[in-house]
Amino acid sequence: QTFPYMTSNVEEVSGRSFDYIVVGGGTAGCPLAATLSEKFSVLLVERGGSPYGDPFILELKYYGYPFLVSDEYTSAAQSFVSTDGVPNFRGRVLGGSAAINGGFYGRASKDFVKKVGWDNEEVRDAYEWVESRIITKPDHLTPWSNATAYSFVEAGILPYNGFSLEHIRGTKIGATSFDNQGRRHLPADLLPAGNPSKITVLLNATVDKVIFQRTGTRDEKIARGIRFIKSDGSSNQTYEAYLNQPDNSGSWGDVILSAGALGSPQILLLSGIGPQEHLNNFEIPLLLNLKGVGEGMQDNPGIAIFVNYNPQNPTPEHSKAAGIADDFKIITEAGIVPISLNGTTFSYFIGKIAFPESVGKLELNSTDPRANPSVTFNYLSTERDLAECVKMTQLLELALRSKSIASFVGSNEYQNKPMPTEDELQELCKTTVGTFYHYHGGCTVGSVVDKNYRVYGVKGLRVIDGSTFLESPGTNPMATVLMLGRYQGLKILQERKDASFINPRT
Ligand SMILES: Cc1cc2nc3c(=O)[nH]c(=O)nc-3n(C[C@H](O)[C@H](O)[C@H](O)COP(=O)(O)OP(=O)(O)OC[C@H]3O[C@@H](n4cnc5c(N)ncnc54)[C@H](O)[C@@H]3O)c2cc1C
Repeated sequence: QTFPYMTSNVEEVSGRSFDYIVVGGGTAGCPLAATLSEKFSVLLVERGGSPYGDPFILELKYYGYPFLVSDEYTSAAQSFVSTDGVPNFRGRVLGGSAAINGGFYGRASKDFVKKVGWDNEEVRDAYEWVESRIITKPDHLTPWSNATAYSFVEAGILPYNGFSLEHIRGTKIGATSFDNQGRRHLPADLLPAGNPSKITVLLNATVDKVIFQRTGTRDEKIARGIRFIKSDGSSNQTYEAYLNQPDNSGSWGDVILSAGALGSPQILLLSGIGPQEHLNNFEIPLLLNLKGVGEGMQDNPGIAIFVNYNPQNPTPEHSKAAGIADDFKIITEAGIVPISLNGTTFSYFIGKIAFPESVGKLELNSTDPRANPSVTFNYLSTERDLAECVKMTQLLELALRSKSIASFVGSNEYQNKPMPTEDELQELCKTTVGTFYHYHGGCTVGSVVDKNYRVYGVKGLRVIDGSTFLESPGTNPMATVLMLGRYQGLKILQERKDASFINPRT
């Protein structure tokens, strides 16, 4: 399979035009660019570098290592701390957050698909397109995955469903982006599935704004291209790339933001699209007063419970088992991660509240597109979220006291410990709440983009990624973000085809 042309030389792309420009070579951006390339030329701009050749990204045995070497400006895992004080990460590499994540893959429920208004069969086809290329069914369970799966069953998360791609009640084994040889498959591995000769991948370039043309008596604002800088911050020089003139149907392509839940709202704000007052504070000229930009930011609160240091098999392990409990409102998983580069690891349980009420917002910290924006999630700020957290922590504490974990740890240490009281669990929730890394929102459907993912009030600009979600789909969102890139890519191709049928200008 041929891979598209990749370059980090901004001069090579500067001044050129493409049918579509996708900003962000991440989980949604890669399948989207691949799909659009079936018919059109595509520029895919990624602020990070190439993942290929990097063992920390590609090899399961180094799972978790990118977090040990993270910083704000250069590493593949970019660290950020929300104003709540919770440390977090986002991907900054071709492949996006799916290049550094836990690899757990599970589809969204039929209810989710219905609620969002997508077509069931097309969704299934798009999932399958992704799965047949980069997703694996685990062919064995390690002692740790076995122990955790059965500990969830012992905690009452029933039935035991074995392997499943679906989001179903009970305990299941999920699919994964790591293959059975321990190699991670990336969203970027999907790029050859389109027409690679029509894709140009520009790496190490950070987009700082969308370029607009204002036309006509109605002052239409139409996206015509992007402006970008070198990601290494070595100069202030800016470069531009543009959308091609209309095809023979008279329709233009789009600039599509797939820069993730932090990146996409940040680029809109830097482009002058967002709440007017906030933009005034940074002296950003207003293009459109769109209040929803940066609103609806959510992170699923995560509580982690330590199991043991240097477990039996101390190599890092992503979660293979998931418990889907309390009428889908609680998800439990488990893993083994390194705590230092010398190979010390620890095992843990982690739970997520699937539908938190608490909601926050994203604002700019500065006009530097390389800097993290300011994000607030307001974890556990409602009584219901706190009550859910207590229930979830109770489940994790039960799993910790299971026979399966006793035999994995080799002692009854936890089984002999009394269960914490509700007050103690509440305190634990308040003092240790962290992230499950499934943050989303900032450009949600209905407030920033319409159901075709077009940004309200302007033309030629869409957002397609996790920033558009009102809730985190399935057990874990990666599957649905990948699917969304394919699904919406096909929709755009179809729209273009319909337009040329209605208005042929040959
Ligand atoms: C540590 C961690 C573990 C996780 N574990 C799992 C898991 O096991 N299973 C699961 O389903 N989900 C998991 N997730 C969540 C999942 O990975 C994300 O929800 C999903 O990858 C988000 O996809 P996205 O396309 O919205 O954004 P991303 O994949 O983050 O893509 C955004 C891309 O845009 C680029 N970008 C941003 N700004 C700019 C700019 N200005 N110019 C150019 N490029 C830009 C970024 O570098 C990035 O490559 C995890 C997430 C993290 C962080």
